[in-house]
Amino acid sequence: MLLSSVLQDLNYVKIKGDTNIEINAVAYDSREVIENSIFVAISGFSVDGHTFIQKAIEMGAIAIIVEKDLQIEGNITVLKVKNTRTALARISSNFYHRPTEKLNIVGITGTNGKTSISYFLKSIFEHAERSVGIIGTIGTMINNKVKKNKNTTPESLNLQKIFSEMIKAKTDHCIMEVSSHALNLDRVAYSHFNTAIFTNLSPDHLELHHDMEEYYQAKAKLFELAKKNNIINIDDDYGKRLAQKVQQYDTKLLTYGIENTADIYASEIKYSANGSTYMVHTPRGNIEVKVNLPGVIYVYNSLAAIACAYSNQLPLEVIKEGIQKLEGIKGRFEIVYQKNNYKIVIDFAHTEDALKNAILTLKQHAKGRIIVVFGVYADAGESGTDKRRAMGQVAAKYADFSIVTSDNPKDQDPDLIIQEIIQAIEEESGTDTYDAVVDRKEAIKYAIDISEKDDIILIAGKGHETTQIIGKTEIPFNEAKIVEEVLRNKNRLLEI
Ligand SMILES: CC(=O)N[C@H]1[C@@H](OP(=O)(O)OP(=O)(O)OC[C@H]2O[C@@H](n3ccc(=O)[nH]c3=O)[C@H](O)[C@@H]2O)O[C@H](CO)[C@@H](O)[C@@H]1O[C@H](C)C(=O)N[C@@H](C)C(=O)N[C@H](CCC(=O)O)C(=O)O
Repeated sequence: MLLSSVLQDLNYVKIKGDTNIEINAVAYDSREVIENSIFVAISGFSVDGHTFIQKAIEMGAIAIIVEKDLQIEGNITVLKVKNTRTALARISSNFYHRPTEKLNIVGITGTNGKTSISYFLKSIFEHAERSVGIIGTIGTMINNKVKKNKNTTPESLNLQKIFSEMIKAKTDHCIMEVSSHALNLDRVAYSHFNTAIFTNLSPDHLELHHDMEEYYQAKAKLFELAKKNNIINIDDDYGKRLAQKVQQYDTKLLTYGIENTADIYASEIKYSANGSTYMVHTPRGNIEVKVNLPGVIYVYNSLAAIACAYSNQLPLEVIKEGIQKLEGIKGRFEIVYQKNNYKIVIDFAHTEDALKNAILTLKQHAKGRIIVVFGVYADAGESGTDKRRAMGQVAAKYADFSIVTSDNPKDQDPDLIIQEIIQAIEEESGTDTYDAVVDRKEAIKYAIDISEKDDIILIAGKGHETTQIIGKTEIPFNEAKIVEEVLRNKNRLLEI
């Protein structure tokens, strides 16, 4: 492809050299540069990509994009731009022939619920015989095959490549989780979203956004990118605020909720341990819906999917059947063992709000204690003290017993994380409502050891994840398999 075509619509400050040259690849990592590449130098969080320019040239880069004033020798085309991450998004989209214009892309943002909405939507669209791809915490799913990604919302270059692979695989709809990091770092810039969905906002990732206001402003950016529909939960305070803002846009606004008057809303909700039924009201009529995941959260998440399918003109009957067809989601309220009232449940709940909801949902139908096994993950650059306290308080307030353990401690001290959680539990409910077991596998084992008839064990935080990150090492960690292994050695449970 000609460099001039790759640079189409790119705003640059300065240019040196020829643009009439053939380009084979784009890279933002010098280690991935091949012959005749463009190398985009990114001023990163830990290192400065501009320091790898020489390396990139040695590897075969013939064009360099920078955001700093640098002297680059040789027959190299150099463009200076204001922001190389934004430029990377423009260049990547051009390089892959603007794939998002050929896909129906739904972007989902908010603290909780993004993954389950993706699955509800996939089920509905597939029931309507559409071909669906997913990008999110599970990785990328094309034709039902999953590949892991480094980030929930990949860097623009990786993202545009995925979009182009979806087109090759004849995918019509791409449902993607859009993280606030991605929005702030322009990973989704120049992507053409037809629909944007907002779920809710509660404290998370405050290491990058500093406070809730910044976090909200990051999420709100997605709604400037949507071309057709904006779908917003107006039972959430930030959602209410966003809906007011979005009303002024040219796109169609569709609100959903249970408590407030919304365009799409649920009534007559009947909760059970295995799921809920409710009446969904839409401007095109009402229909009864059955959701095979328990608790109010999945009523909200299914409503978001219904609103999106509705705005994509799907008939209510198809929507109803699509929702009902989804039997479960890996790592979301996943019952990995059940005998009478005794249950072991794995859930991705890793924020204070999600943990509270998960415990309360289980409590509604519990006959015994709720034992929660959880930790707090270390986010990039986060000290995380507030989050640890909040998670400890929630567990102390709502669970009957907590086993505090490690999540993904990464480079942080697992003992210190646990100490901070424990301190909050002690302040809230005293010293006899928890135990601490640093090793997560041992913690799960311990929970099963101390559990009794009618108890429910909630293993929270990692959900579908299959690894645990300790230090720089990512070790295989499959909670469903661990539970199975522990149970195999415990005949006692057969009596429960
Ligand atoms: C803190 C953060 O957001 N970091 C992201 C950032 O990395 P960075 O800026 O720190 O990169 P860096 O290591 O400083 O390197 C700077 C540049 O030099 C380049 N480099 C580096 C070394 C070398 O030898 N040669 C070279 O060219 C790097 O490729 C990069 O372009 O840019 C990278 C490329 O886009 C991201 O992969 C990386 O995400 C890291 C892995 C991360 O953990 N991000 C988290 C915080 C994140 O984004 N999370 C969200 C939300 C998660 C959720 O809620 O589910 C997500 O969407 O995943």
